[in-house]
Amino acid sequence: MQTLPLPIPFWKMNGAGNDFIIIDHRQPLIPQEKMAEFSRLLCRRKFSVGADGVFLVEPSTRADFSWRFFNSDGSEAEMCGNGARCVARFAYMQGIAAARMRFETLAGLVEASVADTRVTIRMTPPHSFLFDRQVEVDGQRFLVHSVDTGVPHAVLFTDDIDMVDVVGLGRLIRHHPDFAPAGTNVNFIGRTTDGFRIRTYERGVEDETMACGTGVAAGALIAAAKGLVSSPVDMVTSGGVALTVQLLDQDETKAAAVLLRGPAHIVYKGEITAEAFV
Ligand SMILES: N[C@H](CCC[C@H](N)C(=O)O)C(=O)O
Repeated sequence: MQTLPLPIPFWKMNGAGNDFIIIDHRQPLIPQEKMAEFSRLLCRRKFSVGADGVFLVEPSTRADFSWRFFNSDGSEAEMCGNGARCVARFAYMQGIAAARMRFETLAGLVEASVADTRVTIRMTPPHSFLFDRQVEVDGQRFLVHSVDTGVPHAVLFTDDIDMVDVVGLGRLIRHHPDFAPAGTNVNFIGRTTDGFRIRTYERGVEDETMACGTGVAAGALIAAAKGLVSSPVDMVTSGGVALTVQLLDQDETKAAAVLLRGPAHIVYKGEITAEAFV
């Protein structure tokens, strides 16, 4: 990484505790072939900045901007709901886009509307719904639903959201042959006295994250299709922050449009030096 034009300015942001490094990459700084390793090294907690992922904001000919998004393990993902809120606020505050904007992701066009620290995004159309699949892991069978909300998500309902082994069971389902070769994020939803809680094992972070925006959207879509909720749906994520999902033009199983609303916080602004890669 020594040949990079260092230092590189960045913002550290989080959406409901899902944290990201965001870089204005409209002027190319990082060669494509180095982006994955660049991101993986920067996401190491303790040795470097530490984050669940890295966003490189780039130009677009058909929207306000586009992005490249890399998980903390360096894998590139199509979409990120919490990250989309953070990047939208970054773009607005940097003068890259107006408060209402559109940007390109590998999953398609995303619309966003920034209102101070709260951002609403219109997700890419959900697809590939699958209900009531029996998935066997470790000799046990689990009832799994799935949907793609920009990235693939498995959704399971649990009677004890506090006790479920999110990392152990999540990792097994994430790597299950049924979801190969892309793998999947794994969401566990529990009903509580005052609503729903969701915990997510995230592909590419390979751990439970404090929140997963596309996961909350997936959970809301599956729960609504099963008649368990009606729009708008609030789901409390692992970090204790509620995200709101609005399902527009919902018919009995699917929603034509999905809005995700929640916080996008700027934690600090910094500069990446050569020692961030040691
Ligand atoms: N790690 C996910 C992408 C980020 C999803 C999550 N951070 C969100 O807010 O949607 C994957 O590789 O499918």
